[in-house]
Amino acid sequence: EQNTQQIVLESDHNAPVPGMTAEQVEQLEDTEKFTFQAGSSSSSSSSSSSSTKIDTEISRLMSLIINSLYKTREIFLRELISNASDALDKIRFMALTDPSALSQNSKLSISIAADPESNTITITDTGVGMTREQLKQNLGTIAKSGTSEFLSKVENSKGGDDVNQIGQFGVGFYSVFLVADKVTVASKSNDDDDQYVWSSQAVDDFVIAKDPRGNTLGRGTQITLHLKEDAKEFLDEKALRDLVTKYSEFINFPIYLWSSREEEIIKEKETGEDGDEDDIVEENLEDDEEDKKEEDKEQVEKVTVFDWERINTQKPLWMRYAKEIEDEEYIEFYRAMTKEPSSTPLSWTHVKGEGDTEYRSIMYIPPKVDPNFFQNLAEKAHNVRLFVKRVFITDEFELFPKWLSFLKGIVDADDLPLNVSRETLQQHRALRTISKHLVKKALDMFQQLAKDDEEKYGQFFKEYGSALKYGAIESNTHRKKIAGLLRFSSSYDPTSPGVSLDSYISRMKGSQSSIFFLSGMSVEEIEQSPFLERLLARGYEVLYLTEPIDEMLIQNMPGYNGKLFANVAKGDLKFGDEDQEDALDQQQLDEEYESLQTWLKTTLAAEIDKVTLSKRLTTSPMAIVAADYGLTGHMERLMAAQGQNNKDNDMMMNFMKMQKKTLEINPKHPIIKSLAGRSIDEMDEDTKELVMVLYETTAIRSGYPLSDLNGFTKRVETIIRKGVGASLDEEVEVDVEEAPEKSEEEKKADEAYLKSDDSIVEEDEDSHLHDEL
Ligand SMILES: Nc1ncnc2c1ncn2[C@@H]1O[C@H](COP(=O)(O)OP(=O)(O)OP(=O)(O)O)[C@@H](O)[C@H]1O
Repeated sequence: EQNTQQIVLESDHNAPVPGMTAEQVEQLEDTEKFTFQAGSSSSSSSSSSSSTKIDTEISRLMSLIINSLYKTREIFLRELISNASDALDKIRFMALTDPSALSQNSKLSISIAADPESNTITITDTGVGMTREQLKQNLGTIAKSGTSEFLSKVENSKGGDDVNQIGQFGVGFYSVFLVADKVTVASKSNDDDDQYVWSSQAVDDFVIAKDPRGNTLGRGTQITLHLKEDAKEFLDEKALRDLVTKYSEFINFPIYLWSSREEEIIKEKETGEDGDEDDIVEENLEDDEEDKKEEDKEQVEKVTVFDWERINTQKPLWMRYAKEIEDEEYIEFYRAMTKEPSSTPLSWTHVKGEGDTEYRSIMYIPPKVDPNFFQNLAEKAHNVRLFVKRVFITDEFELFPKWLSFLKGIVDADDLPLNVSRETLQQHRALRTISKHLVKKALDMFQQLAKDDEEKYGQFFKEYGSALKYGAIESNTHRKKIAGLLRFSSSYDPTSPGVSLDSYISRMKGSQSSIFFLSGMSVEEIEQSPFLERLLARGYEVLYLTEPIDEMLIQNMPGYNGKLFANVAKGDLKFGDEDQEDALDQQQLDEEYESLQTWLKTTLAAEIDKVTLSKRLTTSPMAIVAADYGLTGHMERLMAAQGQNNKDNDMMMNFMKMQKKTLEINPKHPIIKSLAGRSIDEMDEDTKELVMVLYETTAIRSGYPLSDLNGFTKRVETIIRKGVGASLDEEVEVDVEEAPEKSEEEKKADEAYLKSDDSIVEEDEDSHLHDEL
């Protein structure tokens, strides 16, 4: 029985333009009917007269959405608000260079109204709107790749709520069918004289017609959702307000909700005609409510007042003081920005740049590295959104060097010109200054994370370690700082890949001048290496480098904090504590082993050019060491695996391969001692064979691929024959039965099959093409 009265807050923001009623949609004239299409090419829509079949994946997507019982159906609102906000960003950006773009309506906002009577929710924006053709394209063409990805995600989730992530796949609009069985979109673009209506019930097709109501929007888009029977809960004003609040927090345009509130009004005593609106004086009773109630109790009447209520009043998060922002708000902002509602960034930094160039920025470390990060380095990342004085400009620009392009976030700059093209902007001096500053800030953030939370830093390094190494290779300016952030496996604690170069240096032994390292495919493999024997026995720490990029890293970063890196599989190994006495001992040993060394050098001349007494070995008889400019076994395998077919690389690789290796022998090993004890005459063919096999097993252990695998197998077999007393030249008696011919029946059956149609394997040209693409 209450009076209902509409109060209009702002003259240009009137009561909601009613959404299209179901009857109005029914009565649309001159409608053209289309089926939903896959892909994004501009000519993919077709009229209903064509027999194009709807793509099965799109049918699956639609039926999944229509029949969805997901409890997160509410996300349709997030998707629509996000689309509206994008459309507003677009028109605002256009208006920077062409102010007349706003002539139809200068107010940029989103308004949402529920109407329980017609069972609809209407979302209106004053964004760019869509022409007739755009309605057909944008809402009728469903991203094929996004659809497949989304479907596999949802269908594999086994009851999970992955429909929530729909916005990541470029098919967000279709979430309207989670709650509506009929949707109409009226839209007016500056580029089309007329306002058009798109309408669909999500079964395969949609219609488009000129809006019979004329141009009611001026500019923008109005989406009317005719709610499903079981989705009426969204009409509830409080529930809707909560939802709009939830999804509008990080939207940079005002969002209004058509809301009711109770208000008390007082009728003047002398009032004669009841209900005449002119006689109703609205007053706010907050201040002197008590007195008035006392005075005139019977004169107070409650009415329900409708008006637009602004829901999001917050400043953009990045404009607020970092101190006043809760972690939860940063995380929610990340989720809204990335459209990944359930992921939590590893860390973030909120920067306010002052001085020459004023800007603000929030940068996040995403929880996981994009699996294609390294493959896609050549492509532009769309990870950073650029604003100029709160106006969204673009996310197609490069703020960071490639190795940091995994960071996601926003930059809002004050000193950039608003009205230049995106390309010119990229070159702008202020943007370069911001970029430099932010790279430093990002490195600070990593350092801080390493200091505050070792475990989280470990997680970070696991995801982004290779990117940082890439940074250390590429950036002369930041190499030192990045090097400090690197973590390696090491003999200090082989189970944890968390050794920093600083901590290595802090554990270095007296007079040790090099940082020892050894590379290999895995920690387990490296641990087996003969090169480690003496170093570890003497208590030196060795870094274990297991990533392909590590070799390149060391080549570009010869040292750290005054200590050089030393590959323990290469060249002449120095511990740093060698003195005169050692040298004398060495000389004596050299004399003792001289003739063995000469003999070995001649016998293995094809493989090595030097034989020395080892300082690396304790328990192995020998090891193969690469020359300083040669390739270690690990490196040789890596390069072979990468298939170096580039000519220049080949020359380089051949040069490096041609660097002969050094054979180091262990003078304390019984085999070597026994060999050294023999006279040259005793070195017969048998001994040569044994030494050859010893050399080959050494090559394997030193990480080199065998050049003559057949020869090696034969030599081993000979040795075994000798060992077990079998004849050296007796051959294996071969006694095998030949396979039988086909029977007559089998032949006939085959012929019959070949003649039948089943045998024709049809080539699907389209799918072929698709594969190639
Ligand atoms: N309110 C709107 N105003 C203008 N254009 C819109 C509006 N809503 C949707 N569109 C157009 O329709 C397209 C399809 O929207 P949809 O939500 O399915 O995908 P998207 O916005 O491209 O990607 P995502 O789902 O990741 O947000 C948009 O790219 C946009 O061009």
